[in-house]
Amino acid sequence: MQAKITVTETWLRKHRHLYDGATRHPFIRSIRDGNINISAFKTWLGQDYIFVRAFVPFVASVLTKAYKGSDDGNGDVEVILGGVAALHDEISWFKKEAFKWGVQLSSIVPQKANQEYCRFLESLIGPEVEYTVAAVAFWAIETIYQESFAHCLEDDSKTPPELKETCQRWGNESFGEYCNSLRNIVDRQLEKASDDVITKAEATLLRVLEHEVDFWNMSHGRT
Ligand SMILES: Cc1ncc(CO)c(N)n1
Repeated sequence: MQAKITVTETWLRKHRHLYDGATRHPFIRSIRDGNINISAFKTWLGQDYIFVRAFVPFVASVLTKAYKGSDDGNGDVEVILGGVAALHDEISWFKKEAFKWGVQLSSIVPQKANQEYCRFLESLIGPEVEYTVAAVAFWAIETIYQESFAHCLEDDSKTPPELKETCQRWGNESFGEYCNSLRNIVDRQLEKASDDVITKAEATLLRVLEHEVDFWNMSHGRT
């Protein structure tokens, strides 16, 4: 039997070019090829720490919406709670990593692309934003990092050993399974969503992809 094509599958096919632009960005390629500029990596590290701090209240809002809005028994809350727990660990990791690279987190000023991305996250927190729309953003944000960093760990990659741990953080298999769970949540929601919500959710996915590309550009020193 042919499996049914999901909404996310349709979107990823339709927006493949933009999606690949986010997951195969020159910044990621430079890690994978082993010619990353370490100052670009440090820029990314400091800016991403700020992003992750802003990501926490957004994820908490998705958790709240899952509790209020999804059918019981699908386990959405548990999956998202796992994401919150991972973020707690991630923040400690950023602090440790920043110390290792001599990056002073307290003095980092968010750059324009980061500010805009954080503002976008804030715009998705309010109760007027549907669970489905917010969940699509959440799934996309996590999955882009998963795919990007997993790419740096493939057998033929030349990722510098000192960056392997960073790539492992998002590129590991269990983070991949978590992203798949998010995708299932999203597809289940989209299956029963109105056309209006589906349209909004697709537009939100495109905005996430654009923000991710801008974020990599910023880290790469191309803004
Ligand atoms: C910019 C950005 N996108 C996605 C993630 C994944 O959590 C992250 N840490 N930073």
